Amino acid sequence: MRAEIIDGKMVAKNIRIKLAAAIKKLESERGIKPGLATIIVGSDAASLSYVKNKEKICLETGLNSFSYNLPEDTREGDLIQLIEELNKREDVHGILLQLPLPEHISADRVTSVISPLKDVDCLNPINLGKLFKGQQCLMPCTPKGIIKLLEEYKIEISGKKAAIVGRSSIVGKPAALMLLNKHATVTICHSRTAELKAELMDSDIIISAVGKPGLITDDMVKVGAVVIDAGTSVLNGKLVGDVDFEKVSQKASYITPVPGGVGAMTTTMLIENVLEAAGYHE
Ligand SMILES: NC(=O)C1=CN([C@@H]2O[C@H](COP(=O)(O)OP(=O)(O)OC[C@H]3O[C@@H](n4cnc5c(N)ncnc54)[C@H](OP(=O)(O)O)[C@@H]3O)[C@@H](O)[C@H]2O)C=CC1
Ligand SMILES: Nc1nc(=O)c2c([nH]1)NC[C@@H]1CN(c3ccc(C(=O)N[C@@H](CCC(=O)O)C(=O)O)cc3)C=[N+]21
Repeated sequence: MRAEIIDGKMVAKNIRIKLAAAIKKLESERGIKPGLATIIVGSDAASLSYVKNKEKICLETGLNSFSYNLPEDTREGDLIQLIEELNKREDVHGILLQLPLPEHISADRVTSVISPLKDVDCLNPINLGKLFKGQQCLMPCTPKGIIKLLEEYKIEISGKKAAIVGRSSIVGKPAALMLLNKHATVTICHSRTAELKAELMDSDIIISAVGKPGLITDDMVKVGAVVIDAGTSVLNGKLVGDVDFEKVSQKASYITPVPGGVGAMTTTMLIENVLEAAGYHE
């Protein structure tokens, strides 16, 4: 079997055409120009790749973008103070704090400070609680993008067995919840999973969000499975995922490439969430 390649770049581009029109409308009818503030602390390679794409897309869709690149040794109190200032600013509708943070900063303490109304990546525990309960809230960008890709390619979720590799609060756990809410039977795997291969071999849908190139090989994937690669590592200056794309694409029914798959959707979902936070409804 040769997998169909899920073209995240194309799907995202089509969504952005609609978003750009909506942003124009919000500005002309209500005088609101949606603004996004992004904070990076330190120089995580995957975070920098996110920023590069995000800047391009803010410009393309007409969003105001404010970037804060703070040094690795930033004090937790100073980061909290910046977030509190952004919470108050009327020209900032969305706040994205990029993870991971340096070890001396508590992600739990800092993410709790982000106003739930501006929390465009669903990091605040109030929004995570709503997500847990299946209530309306700003959905985390990466899993939201993954679900949109599955829907766009008419891939059935209900009743399917899904395995998620990785249990972070921004990708693995919320992706598992969102698939569960769509009636998949979900397994969450992580670094202490005893038999990763056995779990994956049994799955119709595999989502990998680990950040280890080559982790998912073709012997771990059942023929006809749908393979979604959310991993983003930088290897010899190139962006790569977790999946051995060449080999796995000979067994899967659908597969996402890196770049051009999940990452391309994440940035576009971010814009969609900022628009929602700025008060736009379809
Ligand atoms: N494409 C996109 O838009 C996005 C991509 N990313 C990328 O996704 C990757 C993961 O990031 P993030 O979600 O923040 O997760 P984290 O980096 O916080 O955690 C990684 C997860 O992978 C698990 N893990 C580590 N090694 C193994 C292994 N050998 N087998 C199985 N599981 C393992 C860890 O398990 P344990 O919990 O036991 O430690 C942990 O749950 C990174 O490459 C990141 O850059 C992130 C966000 C968006
Ligand atoms: N709170 C938080 N939320 C995140 O979603 C988050 C984060 N922190 N920290 C860093 C990781 C990494 N990440 C990427 C998103 C898009 C691309 C992306 O757009 N990639 C393009 C290619 C870009 C290029 O070529 O450089 C693609 O895959 O096609 C990459 C990486 C989000 N992350």
